[in-house]
Amino acid sequence: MRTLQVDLGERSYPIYIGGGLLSEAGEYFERHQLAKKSPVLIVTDDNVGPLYLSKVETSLQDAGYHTVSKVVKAGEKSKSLEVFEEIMTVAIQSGLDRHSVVVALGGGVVGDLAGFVAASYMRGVKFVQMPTTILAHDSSVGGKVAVNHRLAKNMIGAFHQPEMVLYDVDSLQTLPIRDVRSGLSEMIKHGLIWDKEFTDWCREHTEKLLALDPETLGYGLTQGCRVKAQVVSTDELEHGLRAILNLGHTIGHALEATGGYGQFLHGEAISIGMAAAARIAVNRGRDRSLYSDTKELLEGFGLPTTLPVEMNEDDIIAAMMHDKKFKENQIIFVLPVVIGEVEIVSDVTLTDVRRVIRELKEEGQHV
Ligand SMILES: NC(=O)c1ccc[n+]([C@@H]2O[C@H](COP(=O)([O-])OP(=O)(O)OC[C@H]3O[C@@H](n4cnc5c(N)ncnc54)[C@H](O)[C@@H]3O)[C@@H](O)[C@H]2O)c1
Ligand SMILES: O=C(O)C(=O)C[C@@H](O)[C@H](O)[C@H](O)COP(=O)(O)O
Ligand SMILES: [Zn+2]
Repeated sequence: MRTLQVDLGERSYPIYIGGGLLSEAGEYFERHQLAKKSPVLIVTDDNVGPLYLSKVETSLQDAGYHTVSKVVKAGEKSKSLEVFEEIMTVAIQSGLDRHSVVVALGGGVVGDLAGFVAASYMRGVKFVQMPTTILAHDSSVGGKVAVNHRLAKNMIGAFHQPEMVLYDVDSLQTLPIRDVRSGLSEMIKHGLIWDKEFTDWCREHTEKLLALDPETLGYGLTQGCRVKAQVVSTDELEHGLRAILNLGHTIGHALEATGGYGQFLHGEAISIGMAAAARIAVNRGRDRSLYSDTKELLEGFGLPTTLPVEMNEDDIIAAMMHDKKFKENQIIFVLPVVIGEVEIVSDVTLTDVRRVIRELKEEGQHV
């Protein structure tokens, strides 16, 4: 078992990473002195629920906790105000009080959704993250919680840090391969923004990571969480440095919204966005290898790096202009400088973006 710490003064919390942790949920709740008299609400989805909900319920109940659960439909479309309201209804009807804990058992969708419930219910109750996807090594750390609006991703949300992250890596063995690849996209991002050595390690361990080799995966997730924890501990509310975690997200989020939150998985959209960012950097004068190396790395993991030709350029631009990263008529972009280092710029023009959209569509036709 590995433990990392997110250092945020009185809001600091540990990330526990290891096997079998879901069955020990009750002990971890006791260790963190979470209240026993108030109901615990476990939010999960209809893929994760049948696999892992009873494990968590049994462990918490054995430790003397009273649990209620809400199972939402799996997928990004559940990150909506409608589903948020449904969970609120369960919380109120089940008598959750100010000492209650909301548990997110699942991937980033459940984490962001349940986290936003925890941030808002009675103006904020305690929250525990139990991530079950590779991608959630990113989403479960850092306290960004949100639901989507039809027009833009993560538009309605808050910063609400969990009490702890209980990451049972055994649960990852049941992930579908498309979600494995999607999650590894954010792991690669953590290398690309912060650590060339880790990026090289990811490239060298491509096969083992895709095969979910427990040792390799455990190390990769720990390194990814370490980068995330360091960045968040330096800049919790994204006044500066934290924006580097948005590499690939300026275009990526626009692709998710344009695709109706169903065409691309988050990690797939971010993969295309990271390839686009590298291409823009090269178009602005950086070494050509920055783009070719990034593209090769992502494609090695079976991730997309080109755009479907039928995607409408104007729709992508319109979605980008609704994003949080568009302000005062400027688009905020995270661009690579070299592998392992990025810069935050605000002088990428719409012409630059239109050019890269056309280039990535063109590349797609050559595959
Ligand atoms: N808050 C943040 O800092 C942050 C960071 C990155 C991503 N995100 C958000 O995370 C979301 C994507 O997260 P995700 O990729 O985990 O998506 P997800 O939660 O939809 O999970 C992916 C799929 O895997 C299934 N699943 C989950 N765990 C499983 C398991 N152990 N076995 C079998 N199936 C399992 C789910 O039911 C779902 O179908 C996006 O909404 C994104 O915006 C948030
Ligand atoms: O934690 C962060 O900060 C991130 O940017 C991590 C991203 O991977 C994640 O997708 C996040 O939800 C994006 O946040 P947003 O503020 O751009 O919506
Ligand atoms: Zn992301």
